[in-house]
Amino acid sequence: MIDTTLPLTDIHRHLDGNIRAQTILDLGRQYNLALPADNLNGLIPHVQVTRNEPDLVSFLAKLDWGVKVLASLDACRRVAYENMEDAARNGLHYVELRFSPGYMAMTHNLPVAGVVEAVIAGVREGSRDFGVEARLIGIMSRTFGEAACLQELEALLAHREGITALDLAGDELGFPGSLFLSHFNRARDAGWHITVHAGEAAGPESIWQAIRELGAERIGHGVKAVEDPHLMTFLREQRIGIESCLTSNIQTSTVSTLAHHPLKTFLEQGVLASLNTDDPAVQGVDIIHEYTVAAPAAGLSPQQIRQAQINGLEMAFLTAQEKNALIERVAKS
Ligand SMILES: O=c1[nH]cnc2c1ncn2[C@@H]1O[C@H](CO)[C@@H](O)[C@H]1O
Ligand SMILES: [Zn+2]
Repeated sequence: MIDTTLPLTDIHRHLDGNIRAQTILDLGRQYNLALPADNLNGLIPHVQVTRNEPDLVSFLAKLDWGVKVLASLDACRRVAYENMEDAARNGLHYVELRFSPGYMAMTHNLPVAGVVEAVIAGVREGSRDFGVEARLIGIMSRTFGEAACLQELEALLAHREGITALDLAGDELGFPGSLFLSHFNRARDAGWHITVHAGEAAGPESIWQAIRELGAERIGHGVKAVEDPHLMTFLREQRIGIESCLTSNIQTSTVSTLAHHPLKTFLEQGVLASLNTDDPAVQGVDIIHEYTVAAPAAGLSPQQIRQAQINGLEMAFLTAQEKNALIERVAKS
């Protein structure tokens, strides 16, 4: 259950993995783009996971139509704005929205720094209109290699004050974190927080690498940590947060069933772990589903679900003052 007296957060949410199917249709019409279907029912199987995918890379292909319709900076701004509307509709008080500007820019050759600017503007406007607090995390899509990631990094650095943290996402097996040391050095020099997708497709060594070499303060997914007792102790003692995304892990075949998901073990062992969505529109889920359906199916007790909710705020890339302000605002509402 969601504790409505506490802030509800989603700190692992891809803005470009949460583009509404209806918006894909609208933008396809507006820019005269060929889509696999001209109606919602026909389009859904192409843009949403309808059955579990065999692996991460197959899952990620489902995000492609969403970015293929981003034919202008205005379209980028629209999807950013709609992400804030979706967050409000789900009762979220605070979101960290992450996005890969190079991936969004790719199909129509948009200026990458322009995409960053449009996303910042759309989120800011949506935050104001819908009353949801937000921070932005820049993603480097490792799938396209080091040079493309450098381009993304530079576009993000051009708007560094609008960005809170840097992440690395995409094909973890094909493009290990060790390729991106210099990128993360620059991100840390910019004063950004660091979170890295690790231990999703690859093993615990990828999590160690993200922490020790890239400077990760949080880990996206991190499911494979459970295979390494020394790492579990380290995560607990160093308060390194695990951003869990239950349904996503099933849909990518990272975990076989919710009953086998390690989130319960993380919480039992005192590891700081929270509940998040990942790519809500692509997955066909929302944060309410993750709390009320997926978490109980993963064996979490009501007390553990509440702990995960508390952890979400503790893990947030906010100052102690900002966290307290959020707690007070929610308590009063
Ligand atoms: O679950 C995930 N694991 C790894 N990478 C992901 C996941 N979901 C989305 N992306 C990646 O994030 C970028 C868009 O924000 C893209 O690179 C997409 O492939
Ligand atoms: Zn993710």
